[in-house]
Order: sequence, then structure tokens, then C-alpha cells
Amino acid sequence: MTQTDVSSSAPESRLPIAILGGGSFGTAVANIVAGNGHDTRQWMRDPERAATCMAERENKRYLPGVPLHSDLQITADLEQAVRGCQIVFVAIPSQSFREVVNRAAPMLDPGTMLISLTKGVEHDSFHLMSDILKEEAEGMRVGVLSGPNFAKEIVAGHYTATVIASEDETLCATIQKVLHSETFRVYSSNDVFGVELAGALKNIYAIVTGMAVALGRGQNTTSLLITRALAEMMRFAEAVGADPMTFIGLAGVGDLILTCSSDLSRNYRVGYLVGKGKKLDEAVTEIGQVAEGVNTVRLIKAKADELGVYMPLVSAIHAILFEGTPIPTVIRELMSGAQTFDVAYSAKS
Ligand SMILES: NC(=O)C1=CN([C@@H]2O[C@H](COP(=O)(O)OP(=O)(O)OC[C@H]3O[C@@H](n4cnc5c(N)ncnc54)[C@H](OP(=O)(O)O)[C@@H]3O)[C@@H](O)[C@H]2O)C=CC1
Ligand SMILES: O=C(CO)COP(=O)(O)O
Repeated sequence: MTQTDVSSSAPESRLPIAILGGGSFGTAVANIVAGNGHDTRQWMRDPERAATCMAERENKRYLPGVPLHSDLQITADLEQAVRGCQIVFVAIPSQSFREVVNRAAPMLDPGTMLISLTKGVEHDSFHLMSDILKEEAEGMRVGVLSGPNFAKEIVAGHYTATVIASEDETLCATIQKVLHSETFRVYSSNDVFGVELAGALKNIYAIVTGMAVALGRGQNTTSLLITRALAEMMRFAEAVGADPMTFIGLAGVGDLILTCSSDLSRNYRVGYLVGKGKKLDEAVTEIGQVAEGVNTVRLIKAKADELGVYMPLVSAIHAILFEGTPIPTVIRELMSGAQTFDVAYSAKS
């Protein structure tokens, strides 16, 4: 099979496009793609749920009350979903991302554009999703999509923007065309690592701010946390070789503000529930959807320790979630830490 260049296709051309994942974000992106007139197939693993979503034109488990586009095809047959597709979006939680990509890879045509929608780090490997795509699906074109994008707000038609990151400029242009709508804008970046890392890191700080709100703290505290979170994220980015400047864009500060300010964020809600006295396991179970930040805290804490990167908020939330340190003790330590420079980056340097 040959690689097809779909970038030059007119915006109105109908492309076969698959979305892997039956959760809230996979469904939101599938609805955008179908709404733009493409031959859109959403794959979910549970045949019964796929049949129900298809018949009821609604994903009651993950996006209740949202009508699915009439042309969206939903199937539990992976081969049927991806066959002949030139673009495949992957919205599978990081824990199962490799397993699903590994299954799909032999069914793909060479040169297929594989786009990760997942904001996490692989358990116990520190691989980001684009690394997994490259490893499991050789010969494909790889990109990541990340930005301030609550699924519920996208499907409600709120004006939204995101970032497509890839070293492949043609891929970026194609994805911009495929997803652009009256309410959805797609900016591009060539810093795949930075965009992906930003999406994974911000989940940690959403847990932190959710907890602060549960403890009755106000907007001063949220603003303090978001700003110092950004400083930590940029410090970490620099230490691992990503471009810190990517973090002042939509995928960085944009998504950080969003998830740290709203209980639409599952990560924020985990922090909120733990702040209200729930055990971490109970909080995760109560939410019933993926909260990537819980695992990401463990991985980033280990990496920061290994590299000697100063990340007091990561250390603090790790101590609360995994070391049994009482919240007041952690807060006291945070507030008595060294008072250093506000801004570490300068346009002059
Ligand atoms: N929701 C949002 O607003 C946004 C989410 N994201 C990111 O998108 C990714 C996916 O999140 P989201 O859709 O929200 O997650 P949800 O928790 O809403 O859904 C997870 C989906 O993944 C499926 N799944 C889990 N394990 C497997 C597996 N082994 N094989 C096949 N399918 C599996 C679940 O299937 P089942 O129901 O059968 O368990 C479910 O359909 C996350 O990394 C998240 O960070 C990014 C931007 C916004
Ligand atoms: O990434 C998101 C919005 O951009 C969704 O955040 P949560 O996974 O915390 O719900």
C-alpha cells in the first residue's frame, strides 16, 4: 500500500478518519470530525456499548445528553474502524495506550497519520504517547493534540482552541483543516515533546488546586499555585530538553489555567475529594473516569529527584497522596520554603 498525501485535499473532501476510544474526549473529537463531513468511525472496546451508542445516537456513559452526529459510525471492530483510514486519533488512557496501538498497528496503511489525544505518561517507563506511537507503529506519521479542551465544553459549542504538534508540517496543516470549525481552532507547533509534556504535567497541578479549594482557600491561593506551577513546569521542561517557551502557549499555561480552575477537570475533582478527606482510591473510583495526574505525579516526582529539578508542588502533592503526610504539615513546609526569584526567564537572556 502506498502513502497518500491528504494535505492537499480541499477542505470539503471527505476523508476516512478513525478515533480510537469511547470516552468523553474520543467522543467529542469524533463529533467534530463527523460534523466536518468526514467518513468518521469511532472505535470503543465494548460491543454492547458501541451498539447502544450507535442506536441511541448518544454516549450515555461518558457524555450524557449530547446528541452524536448522525453520520458518526461507532463500532467495537477495530479493523473495521481503521481500515483505509489516513488519519487515526488515539484517545485511550495512557495505561492502555500501548496495548491498543499495538493491536491497531498491523491494520494501518504505511504513512497513516497517528495523532495522540492522551495527556499522560506511560506507567513505569516515562514514555510519552508519541514515543509509544513511534515504537509500536513504525512507518507512520506522528502528531499530538493538546490544549485547554474540556470535552463537555467542546460538544456544547464553546469557542475552543487547541494545538497540533508534529515535526511533519503537512500533518499539522491536514489536522488543522480536518478539525477546524466555527467554534474550534487549531494552532500548530513543532515542539512535540513540549506540547505533550505540558498536557501531562498540568494534570498534577489541577489536583493541587482542587485540593486547595476543598480546604477553603480563595483566588489568591489558586493564582499563587497556578503561577508557581508554571515555573515548575518550565524548569522541568528545560531539564529534560523541551522548549520552556512552549509552556506559555495554549498547551501550557492555557490548559493549566483551565484545569486548575474548574471542577469539570477530573484531576481537579480528585484533589477536591482528597482535600475533603476521601482516600485517593475512593476519590478515583467516585470520579469513574480517567484522572491521568495521579500516576503522572509518581513518575514526575521520580524523574525530578533523579535530575535534581526543584519541584516543591510536585513533592508536596506526592507526600500527601503517596507518603501519608498530613496536609497541614505539607502546607507549612511549602509556605516556609526559600523565597526565591519570581520570574526565572528573561527576554534579555
Ligand atoms: N475528557 C476531556 O475533557 C479530555 C481528555 N483528554 C485526554 O484524553 C484521554 C482519554 O480521556 P477521556 O476520553 O476523557 O477518558 P474517559 O475516562 O472519558 O474514557 C476512557 C475511555 O478509554 C477506554 N479504555 C480504557 N482502557 C481501554 C483499553 N484497554 N482498551 C480500549 N479502550 C479502553 C474506556 O473504555 P471503557 O468505558 O470500556 O472502560 C473509555 O471509553 C486522557 O488521556 C485525557 O487526559 C484530553 C483533553 C480533554
Ligand atoms: O485535559 C483536560 C482539559 O484540557 C481535561 O482535564 P481532566 O483530565 O482533568 O478532566
